[in-house]
Amino acid sequence: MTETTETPAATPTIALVAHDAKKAEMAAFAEAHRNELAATTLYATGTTGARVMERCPELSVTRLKSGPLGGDQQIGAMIAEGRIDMLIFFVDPLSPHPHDVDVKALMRLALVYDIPMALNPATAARLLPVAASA
Ligand SMILES: O=C(CO)COP(=O)(O)O
Repeated sequence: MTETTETPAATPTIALVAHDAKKAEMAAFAEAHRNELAATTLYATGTTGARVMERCPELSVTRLKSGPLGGDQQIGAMIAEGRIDMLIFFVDPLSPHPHDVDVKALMRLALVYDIPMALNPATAARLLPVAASA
């Protein structure tokens, strides 16, 4: 088995993901924390990234595939490769998701690799300042 570990990026790398019912909260969170986020390297699942950049055009976000089409797995793979320092994933606990197995796999890898993982805005607001200044 080959294990890949990248040299840490100069700035912290954060992955943004939000279920559909939480995308407005993610866009609002990005706007409220735009200065901290601007000091990081940002990746996001496809639609989440589009919504964040719509609200905050000054933020540069690398968009991966949409979550149901593999975006969650792409972020999980990046976590396994040591390329993500923090996961902000605004989860909708009230709706079923067809790609729930991918969602679980993503969270599982965040746990396996012990990276900070914020699943709601209250946690993200507390963790982001720490992650952004690391
Ligand atoms: O489905 C998602 C998380 O599981 C998010 O994907 P999108 O940002 O592409 O909607």
